[in-house]
Amino acid sequence: MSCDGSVGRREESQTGNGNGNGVVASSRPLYASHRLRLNPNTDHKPENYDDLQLEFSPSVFSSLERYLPPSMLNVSRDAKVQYMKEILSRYLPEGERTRVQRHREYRQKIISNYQNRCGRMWRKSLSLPTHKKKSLSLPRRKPLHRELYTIHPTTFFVPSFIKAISENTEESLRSIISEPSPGVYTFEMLQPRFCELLLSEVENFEKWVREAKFRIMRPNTMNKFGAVLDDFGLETMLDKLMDDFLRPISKVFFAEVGGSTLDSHHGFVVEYGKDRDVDLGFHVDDSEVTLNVCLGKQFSGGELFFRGIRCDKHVNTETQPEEILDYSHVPGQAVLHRGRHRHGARATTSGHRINLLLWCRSSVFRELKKYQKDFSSWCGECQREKKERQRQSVAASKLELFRREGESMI
Ligand SMILES: O=C(O)CCC(=O)C(=O)O
Ligand SMILES: [Fe+2]
Repeated sequence: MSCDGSVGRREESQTGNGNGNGVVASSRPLYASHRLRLNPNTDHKPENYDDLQLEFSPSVFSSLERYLPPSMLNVSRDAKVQYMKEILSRYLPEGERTRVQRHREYRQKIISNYQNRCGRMWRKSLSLPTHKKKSLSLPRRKPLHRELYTIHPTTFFVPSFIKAISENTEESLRSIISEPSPGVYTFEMLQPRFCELLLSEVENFEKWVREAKFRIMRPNTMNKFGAVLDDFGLETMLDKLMDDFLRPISKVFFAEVGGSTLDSHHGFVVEYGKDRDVDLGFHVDDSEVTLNVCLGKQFSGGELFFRGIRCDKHVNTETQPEEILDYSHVPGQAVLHRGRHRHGARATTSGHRINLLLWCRSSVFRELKKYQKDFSSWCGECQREKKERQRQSVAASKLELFRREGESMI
């Protein structure tokens, strides 16, 4: 795969077109003047909203209720919901709300038929009403390995990884991590048994997809194969993986792109081989930090190539020789890099390669980024431009100095 062309942006697949088609445009907010209290009323006991089908999680409404102005605390639950909905709608455009709602329904369909014991908890986090009946028209299948749905460090991770994370010092982390090229970190992470279990769970899920003739959403706009792990019950486990195991590392190595404030993720597997996707074009991820771990099985080819870190403005600029890295995947070995580190995967020429990807995001970083123009703390090209400006200014000062010295000699 050549990487001379322009860099793609690898984005999460989305349900619907997100433009609100088919939805009647809402009238002007009735409550445009609605206000909340600055501090919550901690003595107030909020209502329970679990039985309502809402665009935000019921727990958001319960928490927000404490911020309602005193006059709203004793009105009916419906009136409170309406008031809070109006406030929340200012933060999520119509199209985006429709998309979120569709995705919620999509997951609900999967959960109802590919059941797991996290079902109830999951349903709650999706804010789905408990009375929603399971669909009877699709064949059912149970998860094979329930032990995958909650983190068990000793079953999941190799001892060196657990030790480094529990010591949680820069020194302990550095002792297990290699940096083959600036910004690309590799380390031994997953137990072979865990890789086997996850592969067989994915296979089991895909079998259900085929039996049910269910049209699943692929992980990305650039994949025809692979599956989103968050969609079939692994979201809570992957959240914990990010919180307890990846954030401590990212805090040290990716601080300037929000490494210490990672707060959401997109978790999926990609599959390559003759009858799967073959390679993956040059792109950047929709993440601040990406974890990429090969799960197996037997394959040749499929190397990951890296070509330097870039901000939006510089994403298509030239690669410098020192930014070139080709990395060969090894099952169980993790690669951790910034989402903005340009990369792609070469053709898997034989066998079957499956990788686990976790795109970790920081809402704080994304918010702050809106107000910045200079990304020289992490963008290779911003850095080069900054150095060039400094070089030119030193050269100009020197020239001025020589000129003055020359004048004083005359
Ligand atoms: O196939 C690989 O290892 C690369 C996958 C990747 O970069 C991605 O899914 O964003
Ligand atoms: Fe990627």
